[in-house]
Amino acid sequence: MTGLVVEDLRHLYADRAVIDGLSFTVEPGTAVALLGPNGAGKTTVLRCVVGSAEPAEGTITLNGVAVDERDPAIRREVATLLDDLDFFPDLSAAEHLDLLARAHGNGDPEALVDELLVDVGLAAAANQLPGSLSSGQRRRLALATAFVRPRSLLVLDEPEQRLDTAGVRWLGERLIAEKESGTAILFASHDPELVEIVADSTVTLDPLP
Ligand SMILES: Nc1ncnc2c1ncn2[C@@H]1O[C@H](COP(=O)(O)OP(=O)(O)OP(=O)(O)O)[C@@H](O)[C@H]1O
Repeated sequence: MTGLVVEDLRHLYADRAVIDGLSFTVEPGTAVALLGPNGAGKTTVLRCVVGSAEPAEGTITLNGVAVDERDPAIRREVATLLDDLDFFPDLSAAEHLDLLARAHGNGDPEALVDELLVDVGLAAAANQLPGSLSSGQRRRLALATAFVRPRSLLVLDEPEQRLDTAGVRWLGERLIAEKESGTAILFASHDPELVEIVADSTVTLDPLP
């Protein structure tokens, strides 16, 4: 089976179940939005999917292979943005993206970074250090770091955070383009408009008692 397959996921914090019996799939070229109120378990599911949290039960596979963040083959397939990023204080926006593009073996890092900076609306701020960017600009840079990686699965936690209206519109267009290039997308969101534009289906979580 291609894409992401989550089957019978159960996750506990201490001995309290926050996710129980959750199953869904994200096929290549489609997007699934995780919905639900604060504390429903969306971030927990995303952490299990990227392999940074260990489920108590269930299986998670990407293109038929069990996900494990320590597995370089899986890490090459998954681009993720779950938390705010810590940036190097003395590397500019462009230098951050350049570093990542080279680390991931991109054949033409300069062209990729130039294109991405324009795409995320940071061309004019390309040479600014992270500390001098606005919080929305830092968020755009963080999103750009996910788009500089090779990926067949994109996992994003509330990617709309701190973006202005134009930024959310850009994000929607960008995610649609990602789907068109065959990427599977799993994202948690509290923005109904973004969900409406991008998601092919939704999975709604309810907090467990
Ligand atoms: N490290 C942790 N230790 C103990 N409990 C945790 C931990 N992380 C999350 N929880 C609990 O697990 C539940 C699910 O949290 P989670 O962050 O997955 O929810 P969420 O749906 O992403 O919420 P939000 O919309 O606020 O981001 C909550 O009750 C939360 O308090």
